[in-house]
Amino acid sequence: MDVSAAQAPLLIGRDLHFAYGQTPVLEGVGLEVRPGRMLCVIGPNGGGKSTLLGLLSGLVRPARGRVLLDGVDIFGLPRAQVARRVGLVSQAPQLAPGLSALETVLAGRFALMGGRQFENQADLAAARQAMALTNITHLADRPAGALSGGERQRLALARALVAEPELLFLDEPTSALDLEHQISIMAMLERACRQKGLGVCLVSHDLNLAALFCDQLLLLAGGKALACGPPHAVLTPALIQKAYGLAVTIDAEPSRGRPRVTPLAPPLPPG
Ligand SMILES: Nc1ncnc2c1ncn2[C@@H]1O[C@H](COP(=O)(O)OP(=O)(O)OP(=O)(O)O)[C@@H](O)[C@H]1O
Repeated sequence: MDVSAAQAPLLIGRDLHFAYGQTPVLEGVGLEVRPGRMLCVIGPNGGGKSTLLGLLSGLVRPARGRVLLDGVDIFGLPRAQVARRVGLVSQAPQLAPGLSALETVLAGRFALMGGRQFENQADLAAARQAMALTNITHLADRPAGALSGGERQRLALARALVAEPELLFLDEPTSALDLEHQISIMAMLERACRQKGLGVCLVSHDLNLAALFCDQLLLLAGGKALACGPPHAVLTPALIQKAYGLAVTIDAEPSRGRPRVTPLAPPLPPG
């Protein structure tokens, strides 16, 4: 099943404002996440990306503006219902160090277990599938506390996937991953979008990875959306200069023809 881009948005963030104390962090940001599509929020450090994910996932209430899940204000919905439909993998996911990787993933099934105390065969099969998708099957019996950074990142993703969310927020999901896993995890998310209609909204500093896999990019800087649209419309030298104060060249990468950003380094120092 290919899920059409014409489908109604699953989530709408409208005119979102937020401040920590007196310091504004988001000023009038809007976006839409559609089923079957991937949106990536990019932008410089401190631009408000993680804060935005907090608002969109219903964890933090905006000072102004609204977050609508299927047209309904997310802050008016029962928390359990939001948790059932919306997954969030934060930058530093909390993992109980003593639980094995398999137990950690199974814990992600909790909301689907409907009061059952113990997992059944379907839960176990779902956990094993999520572990296969994130390439952590071989780590099933290892304690979460004994995993590497990249292994923990994939474990947190497996725990989110096993809950079968409709919408998944991911804060820098590939930051600890090696090159092969960056591609395989993004490709896996892309397949989940296209085949199951999952809506994905992620944050990334990897502009090229975002361009390669995401349908839409939102460029956030200083709490404001500088641009939102398909990769070729957002990744322009002028917009990148404006957001990052950095000169870049942009060409087409060879596999999909998506924009590829190359930062221009200053001249070599003498000596
Ligand atoms: N709990 C907090 N209290 C006060 N200020 C905060 C808090 N969390 C974040 N900030 C500030 O809000 C601004 C936006 O932070 P946020 O983490 O949303 O940015 P970001 O774009 O995700 O950054 P990065 O790319 O560095 O992860 C930053 O200036 C940050 O210092």
